[in-house]
Amino acid sequence: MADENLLVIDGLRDVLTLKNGEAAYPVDGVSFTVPRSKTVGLVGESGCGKSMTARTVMRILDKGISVAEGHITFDGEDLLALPEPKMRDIRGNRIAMIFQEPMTALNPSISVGKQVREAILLHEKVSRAEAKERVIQMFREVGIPEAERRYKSYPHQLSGGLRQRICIAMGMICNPDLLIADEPTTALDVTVEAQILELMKRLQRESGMSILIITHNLGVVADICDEVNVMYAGQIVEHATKAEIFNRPLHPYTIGLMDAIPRVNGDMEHDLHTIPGTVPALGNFPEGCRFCTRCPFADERCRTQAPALEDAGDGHLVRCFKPQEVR
Ligand SMILES: Nc1ncnc2c1ncn2[C@@H]1O[C@H](COP(=O)(O)OP(=O)(O)OP(=O)(O)O)[C@@H](O)[C@H]1O
Repeated sequence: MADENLLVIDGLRDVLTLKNGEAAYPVDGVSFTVPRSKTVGLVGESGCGKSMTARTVMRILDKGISVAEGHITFDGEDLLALPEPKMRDIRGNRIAMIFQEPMTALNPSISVGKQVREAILLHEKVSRAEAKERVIQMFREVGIPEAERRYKSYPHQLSGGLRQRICIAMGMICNPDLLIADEPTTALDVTVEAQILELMKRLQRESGMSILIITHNLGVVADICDEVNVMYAGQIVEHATKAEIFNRPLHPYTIGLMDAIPRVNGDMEHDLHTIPGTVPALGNFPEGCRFCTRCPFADERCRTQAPALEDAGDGHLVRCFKPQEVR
């Protein structure tokens, strides 16, 4: 029987060299799984290592960054050991990635239809006419009005919402097993965001794909995720099902992120709490718990010893000496 997990990330550690010559680990011992046909969230503020984790799965790390330790298994295959030509087959074909700002993912000088058509021609032996037909069909499926006319449009002629739909069409055109969506709705207004999330859910229902969604927005998590991993300063600090995370958040960082959700019926200005301080810079992580400098509950032990990620019951994992029970 096939493994229930499509993607398994195990003890992943990425290394780069800082200007002062010291090694730093923006992704530092990260483990989590993405089950088949499920949506998993990777959540945290900017700079926690979420994007780098995703780029490691795609094997598109910037020059100077490499994998120091760990394994990534995709559908039973050791991704990090695959020769680059095999990885190229998987990228875009079995694993697709969509990005926060679609403008940077699209080529400004080629019509959007042709760009998506190229994604088919790269992986499949079909005629151009047939590929074009499929692109137009996919444009319709992702809700692009006047799909035939839009085929000839250039990225700058489209709204942000339409551009993101083009990117989703490009991601979906080869029917991937795993879609990695890195802040796919951050640049969009809330109405368009809701439409895009609805679209991803529908495509998942129809195709059975798994989704790994990266976001700093717990509203997005509430909408779309089955499971959640909260990341802070290169490490997973909490993991649970969506229901568990929202009903029983344990890590003070997760609780802080929840307090930062604006209340729909409240006064935005007053209800928008934020966690004091910022994510520590690479190479500047505090000793002990990495969150201790911002944590209202930190004591001497938190400042000197590093907590491990431990099971608080039923697979709800938390990296904290003083997990909180908030009601
Ligand atoms: N090419 C690079 N060279 C050096 N440091 C980098 C590079 N790319 C990212 N970093 C650093 O690695 C850390 C993790 O970055 P990453 O982009 O993965 O965070 P993130 O949580 O995904 O944030 P964002 O949502 O802004 O993308 C940050 O401290 C960042 O400054």
